[in-house]
Amino acid sequence: MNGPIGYAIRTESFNAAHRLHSKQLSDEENKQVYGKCNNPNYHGHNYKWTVTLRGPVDLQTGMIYNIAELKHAMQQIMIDIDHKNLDLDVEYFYKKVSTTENLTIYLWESITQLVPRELVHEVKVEETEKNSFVFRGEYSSK
Ligand SMILES: Nc1nc2c(c(=O)[nH]1)N=C([C@H](O)[C@H](O)COP(=O)(O)OP(=O)(O)OP(=O)(O)O)CN2
Ligand SMILES: [Zn+2]
Repeated sequence: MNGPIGYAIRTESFNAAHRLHSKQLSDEENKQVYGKCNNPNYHGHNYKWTVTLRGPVDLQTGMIYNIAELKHAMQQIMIDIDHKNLDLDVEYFYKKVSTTENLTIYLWESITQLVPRELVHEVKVEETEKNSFVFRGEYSSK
């Protein structure tokens, strides 16, 4: 039977330090590419992240997914990153540059392990008031 498809959206906040620095580039190239964000002594952000679930609104419960469970999942993920240095404390970033693009993918990979994958529509991270990044689980074939 056809039924309504809805979106459930939850936002959480955390803060973390990082430095944009690629091990595949020389120090000079890193300075050129990342500018002030390559500062060896790191810098910090108050990040906001939003998970959007998309799915059928269950006829019995009236919910797509209990947002309290989404909240718990997001809080569990934040234990590893809140008040942390992403580059030093989070193993995922030992090999990946801690751009917000990569952070968004990290959060996507984390949330899809805790919430049914088929419901996760989008992860958005706001690094500053002006800069935000979105990942929807899409991969190019190249
Ligand atoms: N594609 C990306 N570009 C940049 C990223 C990133 O994650 N992905 N990150 C940075 C820096 O880490 C930093 O977060 C940017 O800070 P800043 O330029 O200060 O941020 P704003 O534009 O919001 O601040 P202004 O007020 O305009 O100075 C850089 N690039
Ligand atoms: Zn930054």
